[in-house]
Amino acid sequence: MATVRQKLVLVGNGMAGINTIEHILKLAPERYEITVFGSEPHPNYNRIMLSYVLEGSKTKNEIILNDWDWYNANGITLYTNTTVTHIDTAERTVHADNGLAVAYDRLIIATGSNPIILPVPGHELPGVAGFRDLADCDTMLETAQRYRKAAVIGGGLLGLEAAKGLLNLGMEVTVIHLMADLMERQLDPIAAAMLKAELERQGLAFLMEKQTAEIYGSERVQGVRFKDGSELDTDFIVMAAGIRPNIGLAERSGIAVKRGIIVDDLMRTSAADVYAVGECVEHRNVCYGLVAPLFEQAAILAKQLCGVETKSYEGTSLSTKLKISGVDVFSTGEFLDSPELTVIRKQDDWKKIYKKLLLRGNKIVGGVLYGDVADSSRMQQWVREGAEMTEGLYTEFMGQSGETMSAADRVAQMADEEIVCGCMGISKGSIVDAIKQHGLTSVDEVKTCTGAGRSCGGCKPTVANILQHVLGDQYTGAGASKAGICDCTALGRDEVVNEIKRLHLTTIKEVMNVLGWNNPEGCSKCRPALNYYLGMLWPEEHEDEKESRFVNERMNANIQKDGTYTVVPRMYGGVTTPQELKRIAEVAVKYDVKMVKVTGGQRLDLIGVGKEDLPAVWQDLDMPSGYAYAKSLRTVKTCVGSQFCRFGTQDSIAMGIRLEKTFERLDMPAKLKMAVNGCPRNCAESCTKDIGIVGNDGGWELYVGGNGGIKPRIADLLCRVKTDDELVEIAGAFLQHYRETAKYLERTSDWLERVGLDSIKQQVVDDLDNRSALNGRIQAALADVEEPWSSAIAETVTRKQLYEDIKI
Ligand SMILES: Cc1cc2nc3c(=O)[nH]c(=O)nc-3n(C[C@H](O)[C@H](O)[C@H](O)COP(=O)(O)OP(=O)(O)OC[C@H]3O[C@@H](n4cnc5c(N)ncnc54)[C@H](O)[C@@H]3O)c2cc1C
Ligand SMILES: NC(=O)c1ccc[n+]([C@@H]2O[C@H](COP(=O)([O-])OP(=O)(O)OC[C@H]3O[C@@H](n4cnc5c(N)ncnc54)[C@H](OP(=O)(O)O)[C@@H]3O)[C@@H](O)[C@H]2O)c1
Ligand code: SF4
Ligand code: FES
Repeated sequence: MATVRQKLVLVGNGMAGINTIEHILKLAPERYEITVFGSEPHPNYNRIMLSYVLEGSKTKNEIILNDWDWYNANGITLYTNTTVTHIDTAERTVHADNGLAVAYDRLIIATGSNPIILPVPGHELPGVAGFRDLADCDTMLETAQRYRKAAVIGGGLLGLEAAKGLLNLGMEVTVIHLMADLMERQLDPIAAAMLKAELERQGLAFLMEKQTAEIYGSERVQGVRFKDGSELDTDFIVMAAGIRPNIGLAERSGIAVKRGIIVDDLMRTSAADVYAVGECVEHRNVCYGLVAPLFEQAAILAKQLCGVETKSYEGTSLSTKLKISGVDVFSTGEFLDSPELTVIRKQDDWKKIYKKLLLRGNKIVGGVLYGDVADSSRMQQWVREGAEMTEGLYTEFMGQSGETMSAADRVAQMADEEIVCGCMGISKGSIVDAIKQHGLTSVDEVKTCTGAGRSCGGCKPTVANILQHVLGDQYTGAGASKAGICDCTALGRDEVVNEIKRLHLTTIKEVMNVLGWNNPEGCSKCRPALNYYLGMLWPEEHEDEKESRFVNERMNANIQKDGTYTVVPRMYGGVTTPQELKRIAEVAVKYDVKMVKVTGGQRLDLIGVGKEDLPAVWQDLDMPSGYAYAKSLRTVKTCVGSQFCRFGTQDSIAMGIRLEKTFERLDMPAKLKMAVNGCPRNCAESCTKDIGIVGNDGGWELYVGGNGGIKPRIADLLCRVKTDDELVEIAGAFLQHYRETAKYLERTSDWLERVGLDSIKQQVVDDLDNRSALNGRIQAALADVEEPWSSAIAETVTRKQLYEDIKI
């Protein structure tokens, strides 16, 4: 006979409540009939990631933790948009705002917190918002489209993340803070000042030590007036001045509360069979506002509800990381100097690195890191264990350890019990065991299996380093080859590109900082690769970092073994004119070039030009760059075609010129060559080109992935098309798909072998929506390219620095 399930009701469909249910489903899936109430209209989502939704690096769908199917699959009855208004603890029933009444045997209250809205005059005006849920996020996204100026009240974690998000959305943002230092609850004045300077550099403005007296405006917010009489004009205000546990329901229902709902060490409230978990609780006089303690509470509560023996909850020592790209700040335990504490400090204002440890007696009780947070998990561990300072630990912290030790060495040295994922409380040992036991090979697999990385995502670089440490050469990073990235990181190409997208990283420095590069300067392998990936992902925003390009690309010419350069002007489709030829000849004579050579791609190459002459040569030639030095479209070779050839069925010259003019100047993962032939006799040798085109009676054939280099490869037929426009459209989609998915320096021939011709066909030929989206993206990127020779001529500083070796 089937046992009758007990009724478990959860009020609050948020992170702590649902985490408790997830544990229960693992421990005793048959034990409860579960009902969940949530005021919001969504299934359970990752509130932490709201900061990323705001800054645009995550969509709303991407932050859903458990979708509607999850509730169905686990037999959970979910009432969204439904607020529980009263708990009848005598009748053991909850009552909701829509009249629904549901009985319980056990009840969990997980109602979270509410943002503190300062009760100053004007706080109810339209244009004042909190930042707590998806609805707030929508308000902020809409506001940014219509208004220009924003003010954020509160310079804590939430305020700074909100401010950076609004800045990314194009608003002018001022952070108003009550105190003299930002994040004064987590940072000491030195770290706070470094943080402020970096955020100012990123574009935020600050008003410190300002107390809001009034918000003014007639129809909606127009500005803020401060106690000192000064004012700030603004169109929008976000209140991020702290949170207050959401205790109204418990209080109304006669359950004991102070600041939060009072719970004991087993998360029991004052009412029988009623438990509370998350931000709404007060445990040993402490209310928490970060997920790590809430998940710890959830695990203990779940065990207790499933009759599994559990330790009691004794409180959590907190540590924090700010989720703003390009800013690495970490703080754990105590963080302010005081006479009874011993301070160990290291400050480097040039590299912008700050490290501090605090000792009470000889015991480590807290610390702060800025700029390099590689030591964060060790520091957290020392504080959690109350470790005694020793000569060894001192050298580890102050010596070369954190900065110069490779990532692999660092994870190798981590103790098994050291916590890697602070949010979910997962140690290095459990990740290593999971990798070995379940044969895990990627960060995502580790996340699914252990939960590490599921919350803020900040531990992913360390998880990748552990995978590298355990698997050695077998670790390739997200299933894709690591080529294109180097020993500076254990992350693979796909992981790096995904994180750049997810976190909206826009500079090489940011990528290295945020993704925990073990060499903070990077190397000659990763810098050009990152410069390419950033430019490919953010064509409008990314500022090309010339110093990260290979020398030929930096100089816009190919260096030769004698130190001189070659100059190859653009000749679209290999066609030139007598006037151009005359100019080329005159330049060759004037600058005494060593040789004029016809290249394999039908261009003219002036070999042996001195570095200092390059700008003048380009100026005299008055022709665009032929990009013979670049990871970009080099040449489109053409045959004579139907304009003149007896056999020609298609105008290969016109098509070659059109393709070259359409796709020139765009950065590619590697050099790229094309050819166009007027008939299958193939005089321009399409079969060894990245894109080779062959005319036939009914239209064109498009071949891809050919190569005539060290590893020759004959191109594959991608498709046949009837019109010129369709040919250009498919070529564009192909190029963009290659740009987005290839590893840096991977030629189309290798890329095609890796991803497969069928998959490429599907993406760029068959799926018409995708084809058009790819074309949209390549057009957007093409709109941003510029002619490099004329830019170099026009920019006096570049010209002097690069070509005349004059320091400016
Ligand atoms: C933008 C942002 C960024 C953050 N970033 C981080 C971070 O990087 N790291 C970190 O550790 N923490 C972060 N936090 C804090 C973290 O999100 C919270 O600590 C966590 O979500 C709290 O979980 P909870 O379940 O207690 O509350 P919540 O997740 O708020 O869930 C409570 C739910 O209960 C619902 N509810 C309330 N009353 C009722 C009722 N009477 N009936 C029905 N439903 C009700 C609410 O609508 C809400 O959906 C961030 C918070 C925000 C807002
Ligand atoms: N990365 C993360 O971990 C992260 C990110 C976002 C949110 N969160 C969590 O979400 C919760 C809410 O964050 P929060 O930043 O709002 O809380 P918070 O950490 O309490 O910070 C609020 C800040 O606003 C200041 N403030 C208060 N009144 C003000 C006023 N009138 N004018 C100007 N400033 C004022 C506070 O100063 P006083 O100290 O003087 O009160 C405090 O520094 C917290 O629990 C936080 O931990 C975490
Ligand atoms: S490929 Fe055909 S059209 Fe082109 S030159 Fe050769 S024979 Fe003529
Ligand atoms: S540290 Fe936040 S998810 Fe791991």
